[in-house]
Parts: sequence; structure tokens; C-alpha cells
Amino acid sequence: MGRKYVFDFDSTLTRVEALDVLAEMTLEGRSNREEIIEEIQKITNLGIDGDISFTESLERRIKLLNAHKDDLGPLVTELRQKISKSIESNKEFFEKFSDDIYVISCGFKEFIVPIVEEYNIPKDRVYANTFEFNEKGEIIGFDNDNVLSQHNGKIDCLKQMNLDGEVQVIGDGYSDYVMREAGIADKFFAYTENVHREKAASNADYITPNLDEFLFVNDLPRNISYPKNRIKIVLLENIHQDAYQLLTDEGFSVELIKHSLPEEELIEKIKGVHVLGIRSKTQVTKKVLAAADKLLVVGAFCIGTTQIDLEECKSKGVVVFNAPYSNTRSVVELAIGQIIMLMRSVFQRSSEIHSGQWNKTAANSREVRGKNLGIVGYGNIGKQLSVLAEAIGMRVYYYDVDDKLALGNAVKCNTLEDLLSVSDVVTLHIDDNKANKNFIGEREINQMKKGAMLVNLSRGFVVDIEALVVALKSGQIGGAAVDVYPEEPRSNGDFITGLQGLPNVILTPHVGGSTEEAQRDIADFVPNKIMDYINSGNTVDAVNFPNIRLPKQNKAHRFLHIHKNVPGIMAKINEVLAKYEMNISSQYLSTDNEVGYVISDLDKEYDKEVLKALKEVDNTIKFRVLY
Ligand SMILES: NC(=O)c1ccc[n+]([C@@H]2O[C@H](COP(=O)([O-])OP(=O)(O)OC[C@H]3O[C@@H](n4cnc5c(N)ncnc54)[C@H](O)[C@@H]3O)[C@@H](O)[C@H]2O)c1
Ligand SMILES: O=C(O)[C@H](O)COP(=O)(O)O
Repeated sequence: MGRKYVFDFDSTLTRVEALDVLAEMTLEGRSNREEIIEEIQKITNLGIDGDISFTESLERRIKLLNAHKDDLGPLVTELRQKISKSIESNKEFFEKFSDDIYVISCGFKEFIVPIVEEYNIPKDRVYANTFEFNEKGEIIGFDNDNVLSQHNGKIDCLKQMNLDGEVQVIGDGYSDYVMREAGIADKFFAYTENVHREKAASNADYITPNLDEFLFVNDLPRNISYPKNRIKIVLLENIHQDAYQLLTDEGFSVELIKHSLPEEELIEKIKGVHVLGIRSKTQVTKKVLAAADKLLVVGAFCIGTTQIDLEECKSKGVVVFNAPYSNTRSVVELAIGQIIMLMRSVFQRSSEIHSGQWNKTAANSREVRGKNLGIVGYGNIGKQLSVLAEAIGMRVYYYDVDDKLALGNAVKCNTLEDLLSVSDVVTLHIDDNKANKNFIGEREINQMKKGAMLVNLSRGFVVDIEALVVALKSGQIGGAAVDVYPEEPRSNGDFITGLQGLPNVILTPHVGGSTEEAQRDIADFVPNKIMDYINSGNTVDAVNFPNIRLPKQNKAHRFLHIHKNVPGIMAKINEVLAKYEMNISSQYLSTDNEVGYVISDLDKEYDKEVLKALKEVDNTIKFRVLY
């Protein structure tokens, strides 16, 4: 005997309570509209939670509604736009199991039937109330003889239906649960996609946040192979709340942690996690990756990625994304500010006045106009700084290991020494490559003009701090602005550096990219990359992985296969697909020296054995079915 699926309508099949929507329509233009709608919603909830009798809730609402037959057409049109997201995306289930699906609702057939018919549920499998109209067509009541207009009427309704086999009820309210409590239904699934009602959830056999999860636990055909609520995301280091919102709205299970975690703690935390979000502090080491049994993606919510073992990620099939542009403008603005502050000795004057000293002087205070700015690293940040610095009248020199086109009137230097010897201010914007350790040391400092300024907003290890301290004390360097340090704490608190207490030294706690604008932009950019990979397999802009971008296909299955890039592996994958008679509608492969990433779209049903066979192909790193 097969299973029977009994669905509730309001807030389960649709995202809304239909009578609330009807009220919004019929009360349009009434001065006390909001109050009446609030009252109707209150009465709806009292009825749903069983706190007042359902008949009473219905009578009171209909009186307040003031609705007419002619309002029902527009209501249906409105409800069509408000089908629950995961119901809408799983039409296949409603097609294939059409004979076993019923709707039992305390709502009204007049609007339920036209909606559910589109999901292959015919009117004779819809059990609901019907309206009563007067001769003017106004809705004045409902059929009182219908059991569904009575308190706990769903119990009697289901009893009378006398269904065979296991009966599963899927609904958001207590009135759905009572069918299970009365022993007529076998299981109650509390459906929380639209509303989480504690009374229903705490009594449920299973809480299902969407239809995908329901179909997954029952091993039924579904639109995505793995429900999104099962995808666990951990965001460390105080990543902007917008990222949490975006990922949660998409249906993922997200945990936000304010600080970074040390290796040992991260090793524990990462177990079972599919997506890890970090900023510049968290070290994603080999040991961490060895414990990462489910990891698919690391999102660096910043520019730098050397805190992540990119090669190890790649060899484990873990894709890494970052935000290469979002915070660059913020760094540039801070650099400009710091250059001016250093040239005017503003921080010294400010400290003096804070400690009660008035020291009005022009000594060591110069305009930036006409001064030489040496930019080391002419990348995304260096180039923008070049343009802004010229706009305030500085003469820009730059040095980069790569050939870079000069913007504006900037002058390219062929060697670092050339740049250092000509600059009044040297500002560092080279990347976080570990080979840049102690890039500026005693020798380079001595190549600078005496009394020139140094700004470092790149990475702490780039400057030999001890050499800088000596040069600041001797006057070889006239002032410095430092935002990044060789060792930085994992969370806010105590911090010590040899640079503390020196005059004309501006110290900031790695806040170059920490502006609301930058963090908001990053919180949009990186989650979208993550979602694009999880939902479609796209790896465009991944920092460690072959790039593929493909639109989502309808009526197809998509397999993702990540493998070592060895000769003959594609032939083996396709041999397996051929053996299981799978028709490839499209296939895209992208490789680098180490790995190959192939997306195969397949246009018909498949035998689940093929999944096992594909995982067993030699040199497979990761295999995933998307849909
Ligand atoms: N302080 C902050 O909060 C903050 C914020 C954002 C970025 N950053 C850091 O700023 C730096 C620059 O970022 P970006 O986005 O401009 O990077 P980028 O990759 O766009 O540019 C870096 C440039 O440095 C050049 N380079 C690398 N090594 C060099 C060397 N030894 N000598 C000369 N040139 C060299 C590269 O060729 C490249 O053009 C990075 O280290 C990044 O991590 C810091
Ligand atoms: O790599 C970066 O983007 C910067 O260093 C900023 O890092 P943060 O997000 O840790 O401030």
C-alpha cells in the first residue's frame, strides 16, 4: 500500500494566509484598514494554534472581511504569485505522485481549487470549506455542515476519507498536527518554509523547512539532489550581517561567529561544514582541511588569500573565492588621508593637544602638492591611488614586478631603488605573496630619501618592523603609517608592537578595508559566488580552480566531477555514462595543470548506480549531483 500525502494550503502550499490577502484587497481605501488586517491576522493565528475554536475564528474573520464574489478572481491571481518557493520548484513531484496527493484545508475551495489544479491536484482531492453568498454576491458566511468549518474538523475529514497506506500530513499549523495526534495520520511534518509555529513544530514527527527536505527524507523525486537547509555555512571574523541574510534567505543553515578561530578549534568546527567564510586572520591549513569532511567552498570575504592553503584546497576539490575589488577604494581613501596626516604631523599635534599642550608650529608640516609619491605594487589599489594622488597634485612614481600601464602622468620606475630614491612618500600595495616577506628592510630603507615617509596598508610581513623602528628613531624615515603587522591578534583586545610610542607614526588595526561600504559590498559579492557554485556549479572568479560558467538547465540533471588532470580520465567518465545509457545534452570541461572540472548535463532519468560508478572512476577528487 503506497503512501498518501496530505497537504495543508495556507502558509504551506502558498507563502500566505489567503484570507489575509483577501482582507488587504477588500479593505483597500478604508481608513482603519491596517487595524482590521491586524485583527484578522490575530484571529487567524488564534484559530491555527487552537486557542479559539476554528468556527469562531472563521465567523469573526468573514464578518471583518467584507468580501464579494468578484474579489475571488483577483485573489486567485494574487495567490498564484505567492506559491511557496520550494513547492513551485518541485512540480515534478506533484506530477508523478498526483494520485496520492490530497489537500485538506480549513480555507475555501473557491480559491484553493484553481491554484492546486495547476499542481495536478484535481478538485475531488481538495477538501475545504465553501463560501455562502447573498443575492448581491457578498460573502456572508460558509457551509456550516462541512466538518472543516468545525473545531478540529480536519480529524473528521481525514477519518471520512478512509485512506489506505501510510498517511503523511504536511502543514504549518496545530490543526494539521491533530490528525496525527488522533491517530488517523501516521506522520506529521511541520512545514516551516513560510512560518514557524512553535506549537506545530514541537509536536511534529519531523520539522521540514521546505519541500526539498521533505522529498529528501522520503527519497522522492526532487528539483535539487541535496536540500539547501542541509548545507552548513560557518562565517567567521565578524563578516557583515548582509552575507548572513543573503545565505539564510537562500535556505542555507548559517552560523555567524564574531572572531577568528585558532587551528585546533577550527579543526573541530569545520567537521560537517560545507562552506567556510573567513577574512584575513583565519588560517586554513592542511590540518584544518584534513578535518574538513564536507567542505565544498572557502569564501575569503577580503582580498588576500594566502591565509588559505590554496593548493591543498584544490587537491581536495575545495573551491576558493575572494572579493578582489570591494574594499580597494576604502584602502585608497585611507592611504590618501594618512599621507596628508603624516606630511602635516597631524597625529603629533593631536597627541600634544590631547595631553594639554598647545604647539602651533609649521615645522615638519608640508603640503602634499608637488611632492613625489612612490607607489609600490600597481595593482587594483595602487592604480586607483595613482589617480587620486595626481588629482591632489602629487607626482606619482610606481614600481611593479609586472608590466603595468601608467595611468595619467604616473612615471614607471624600472627598479625599486629608483622609486625609493625619488619618493617623498613611499606607499606599499604589493600582494600578499609570502615571497614578499621583509620586502622593505634596512637596505631598502637606506635607499629612501632621508626623512621620507613610509605607508604600509598591504601585509605586515612585507616590512621588517625592527629596521623600521631603528630608521624612525634615527630620522632616516620621517614618519610612518602602518595598518598591518607581522603578527595580528585573532580578535579585538591587547596588542603590542615595537612601533608604539614613536612620534609621527600612525598605527591602525588592519582597518584599511573596514568600511561599511566595503564590507557590505563584500557581503554581496562573495555569497553570490558561493551560491552560484552551489546552485549551478559555476566557478568563475575562483582563485584556485578552473573556471566554468553555465546557465542552469531545465529538465536536465547536472553532474559535477572534479578529478586529477590525468590522461584518459574524460574517456572513463563518459564510458560510465554510456554504460548506464545516459544521454549527455551538454558537457563542459576546464582544466589546469593539476585538476580537471567537468560539468555534464544529462537529459533523462538515471539509475542511481551510475553515481557510485562515477565516484569510483580512478583519480576522482569530488563528485556531486546538483539536480
Ligand atoms: N589593509 C587592508 O585592510 C587591506 C585591504 C585590502 C587589501 N590589502 C592588501 O593590499 C595589497 C594590494 O591589494 P591589491 O588588491 O591592489 O592587489 P593586486 O594583486 O591587485 O596588486 C598587487 C600588485 O603588486 C604587484 N607586486 C607583487 N609583488 C611585488 C613585488 N615584490 N614588487 C613589486 N610589485 C609587486 C603585483 O604585480 C600586482 O600588480 C594586498 O596585499 C592586499 O592583501 C590590505
Ligand atoms: O585582504 C584584505 O582584503 C585585507 O587585508 C582586509 O582584510 P580583512 O577583511 O581581514 O579586514
